[in-house]
Amino acid sequence: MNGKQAAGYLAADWVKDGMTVGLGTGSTAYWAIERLGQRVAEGLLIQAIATSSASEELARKYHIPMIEAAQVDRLDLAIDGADEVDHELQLIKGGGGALLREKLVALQADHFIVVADDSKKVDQLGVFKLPIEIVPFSYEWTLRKLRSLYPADFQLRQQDTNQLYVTDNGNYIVDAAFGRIEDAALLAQELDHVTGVVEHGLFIDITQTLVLGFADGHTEVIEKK
Ligand SMILES: O=C[C@H](O)[C@H](O)[C@H](O)COP(=O)(O)O
Repeated sequence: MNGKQAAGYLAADWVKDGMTVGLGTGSTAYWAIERLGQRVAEGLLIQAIATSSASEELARKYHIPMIEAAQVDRLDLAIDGADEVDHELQLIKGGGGALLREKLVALQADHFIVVADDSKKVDQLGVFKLPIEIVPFSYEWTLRKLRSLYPADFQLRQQDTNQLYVTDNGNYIVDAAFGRIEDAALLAQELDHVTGVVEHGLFIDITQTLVLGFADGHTEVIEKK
């Protein structure tokens, strides 16, 4: 068992009968979904909402009962991966392009658990390029605005050499190389106010629990102070 699997499997233990669960996206959330699928096969009664079409497909493969967002007001729990996590459990997410639905789901959950292997733990956020989801209309203006605001390198994410990457919501992603982000909360607030930006991958004060997995299969659980 590697670190991602160990973290994903352990986080699935938080899920109890009757819960509505948010299912994250990526190679670590994958393991949580697989483990939940096993538990559903053993009789666990839950319903779930997925943060991407990929996770929805995976959950359906495991016969996890899926519902639409409109069917519930709150989620009991959401489990998702991260691209970086710092000591205060602030995150960069969106490497897989699912940040908008992931943030919507995380904010609606009573308990948000992040699963990651130990390579994701950092002293300061920003080495991983920050994904920023922008609307396709006038995207060049939004890109120019971002470049005028910050001395970082902003690159439109490509699907392949001829095609821009398009999210599940029909938007584009800009990956921003900030290097080290001195004040992630401030940057998040600023980006919230850039017209054309739909959402960004800074998850500030959302995480309650971090489940870290290590290469030898052991795990560490860190609760938000
Ligand atoms: O958009 C993708 C998500 O934010 C993922 O949770 C994140 O990229 C981490 O993915 P992984 O567990 O594959 O490293």
